[in-house]
Amino acid sequence: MAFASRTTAATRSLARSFATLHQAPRSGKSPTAVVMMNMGGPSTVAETHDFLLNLFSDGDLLRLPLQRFAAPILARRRTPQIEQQYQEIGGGSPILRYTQLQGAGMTALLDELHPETAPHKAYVAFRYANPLTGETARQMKADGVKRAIAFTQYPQYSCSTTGSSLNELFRRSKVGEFGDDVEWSVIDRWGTHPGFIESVAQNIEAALAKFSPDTRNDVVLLFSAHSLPMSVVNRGDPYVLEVSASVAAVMDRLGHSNPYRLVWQSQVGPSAWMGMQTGEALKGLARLGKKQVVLVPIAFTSDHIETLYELDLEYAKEAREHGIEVHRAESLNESPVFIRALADITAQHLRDYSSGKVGPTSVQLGLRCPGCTNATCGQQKEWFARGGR
Ligand SMILES: C=CC1=C(C)c2cc3[nH]c(cc4nc(cc5[nH]c(cc1n2)c(C)c5CCC(=O)O)C(CCC(=O)O)=C4C)c(C)c3C=C
Ligand SMILES: [Fe+2]
Ligand SMILES: [Fe+2]
Repeated sequence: MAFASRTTAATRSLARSFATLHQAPRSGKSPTAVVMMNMGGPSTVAETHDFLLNLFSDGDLLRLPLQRFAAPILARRRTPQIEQQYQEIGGGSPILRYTQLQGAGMTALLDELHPETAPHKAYVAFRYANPLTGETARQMKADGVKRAIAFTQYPQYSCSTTGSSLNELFRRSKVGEFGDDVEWSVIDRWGTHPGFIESVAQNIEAALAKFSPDTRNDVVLLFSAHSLPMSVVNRGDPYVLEVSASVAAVMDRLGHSNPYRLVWQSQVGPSAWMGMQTGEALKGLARLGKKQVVLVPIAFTSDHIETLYELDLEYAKEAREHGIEVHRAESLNESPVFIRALADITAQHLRDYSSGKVGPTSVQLGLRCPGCTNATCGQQKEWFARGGR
């Protein structure tokens, strides 16, 4: 996938402003940090093994018997296949580049939308790839950050994604890695924010425009999200509900112009995961004579192997072999509508927080999953609810 060749002049100018933002804070005032939390991905093929090792070692994502020993074995076993996939999508994951770009655009807008807390500075904190949370903490400490917003880049909340990132931030803060006395607040979910919904809807409309006008309204919109093990769903994780809410909001925005389904992709391992699986759904639609489909990634905001490899190279190819005309809605990547949404979400949070309308965390973040037995989740929620003090 020619990711690099799609870089536009706008991208380059945003990347330049990101570089500027990563220099010393302006006017000696310590910046308001907007910490963009996500899982990350290997920027180069060579980083794949470490990415997988970090992922399989994460007890907040998955619990393995003898995890310290099992994780290196699983990572080593899975590395060649995943390396091959990153090779085929252009030599690595574009997530860091897109996150930096989105962060630069967001903070530039934020300085105008909420000058009271300017300058704002975007920091990237990835859970499994560089820059890891520890490195981000060192940078924030060096910049003298005293006010920080932990802003999840997963639109919908899951304990295995945003929950894991918050637990990691909490652990590192507790041992002083971010410095003393940082005041934290959290943006933990935004899956129905109108700006996010609008940006997804616009990309769907662009994909629909590729079909003949005569049959355009018959095209099936197949929303696809990373699946979740049923063990996680069954302990009360809110992700499935929140992804469904995003899909409902997008369909409302589109005026229910097309039939649609929400399906689930990328399950790993032998246990039961949330279904129906995306690949099976495509085959089923072909069997039913539904030969026009738009695939819509709904739970991740930039390209990654799930879109560039699994959807584009595996499923779309297979679907075409079944006679389906399939187009994928672009990931949000450089979407100016989406970048504006990120800025609006943060500005609203800062306004509501400084006026006392909301506390450091949302009401919803305070509730643990009814089946949660991970003690860190409870401690983390209490700590963030006190503003990280
Ligand atoms: C919101 C999205 C995601 C959820 C929820 C999620 C849960 C989850 N994932 C695993 C295991 C793996 N995930 C892997 C890669 C991966 N996961 C997501 C997103 C979610 N995961 C993305 C976007 C990616 C790809 C990153 C990229 O750069 O492209 C992998 C590694 C790849 C592989 O080996 O197939 C694993 C393993 C679990 C167990 C889980 C819920 C508990
Ligand atoms: Fe995953
Ligand atoms: Fe939990």
